[in-house]
Amino acid sequence: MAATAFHQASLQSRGYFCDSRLSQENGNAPFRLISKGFKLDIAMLRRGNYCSRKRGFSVIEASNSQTTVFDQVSSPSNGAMSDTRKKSNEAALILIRHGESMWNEKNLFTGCVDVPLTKKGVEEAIEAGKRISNIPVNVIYTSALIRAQMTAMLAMTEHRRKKVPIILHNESEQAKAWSQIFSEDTQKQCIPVVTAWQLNERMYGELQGLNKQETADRYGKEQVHEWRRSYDTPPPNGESLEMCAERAVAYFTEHIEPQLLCGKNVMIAAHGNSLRSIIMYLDKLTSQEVISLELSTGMPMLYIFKDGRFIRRGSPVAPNEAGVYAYTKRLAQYRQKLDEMFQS
Ligand SMILES: O=C(O)[C@H](O)COP(=O)(O)O
Repeated sequence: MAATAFHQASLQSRGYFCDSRLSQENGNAPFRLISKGFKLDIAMLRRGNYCSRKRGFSVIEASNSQTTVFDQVSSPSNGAMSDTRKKSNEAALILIRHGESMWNEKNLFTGCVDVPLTKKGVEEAIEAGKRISNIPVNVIYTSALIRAQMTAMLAMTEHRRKKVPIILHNESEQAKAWSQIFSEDTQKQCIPVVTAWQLNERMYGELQGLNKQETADRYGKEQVHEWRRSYDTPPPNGESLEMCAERAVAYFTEHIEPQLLCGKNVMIAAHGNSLRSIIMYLDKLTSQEVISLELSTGMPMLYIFKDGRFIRRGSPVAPNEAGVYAYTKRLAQYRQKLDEMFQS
């Protein structure tokens, strides 16, 4: 009990409970935290991050082709907006867990099985898009799985800037060549979408396709809870959260953080456990705290990256929620620009 109170206080001090206010208003919590006891530190990840961040810079400098694509595709056509970006070392980071999938609906362990969204999942993705429709997005990262990709694309149909998300196909030279865009103006109205298997859901091993309730009845609630939420116990022949973090957080630090450092606003559409591992890294959660971190489907979560730090802003309730824009001048300016451009 004492440990529970301690973790709740520590989580509260990090701003988690602003989300439970949102959950009351929306009947759906973006983050649900129930404290439990567990042990591990993420110093290794932080050390990894430090090296990766340095590597990330050189990736950006050396890998000219990728940077060029981003720059070409994401340069805002409006000069005033790009001026704002140049002056600021701040960037927005939006995380979205995919909307409800057809196996979420059936309560089946899904993991890396590539299952599409339900109608409710489609609606959740569209609702998520409305909530972030005034927040700048320059680059989108999704997993390689269709439920995350559908979520990203559907969310972007609601964005007021009306740029077109375009999936980059870098799997072969031919795929790259065959998906080239030959108009600079058109490129400027596009947002690159990078798909990465490293952001996939944790591989659930021999639980994939099994019903969660039936599995708990068979192996016991506690065993199944340990497989689902412990940091370092893998499900049979599957990945633990720790193993999932090794690839998801490494991808984040090597590929996504350098974009944020360059002032690019990033949206990531991924999965319950790949995002839990990334949030563990962003919020410096301990292995005990992450056990209690639950993410709702289709709920966007906003972070501001500033001076090398991630500041958690919770989940935007609606496009016009004052709190989100009150926090940074840059977000307010972007929204004002959209108001001027589209007069709506
Ligand atoms: O892969 C799955 O089954 C879920 O989307 C995430 O499952 P979990 O909440 O059991 O980890």
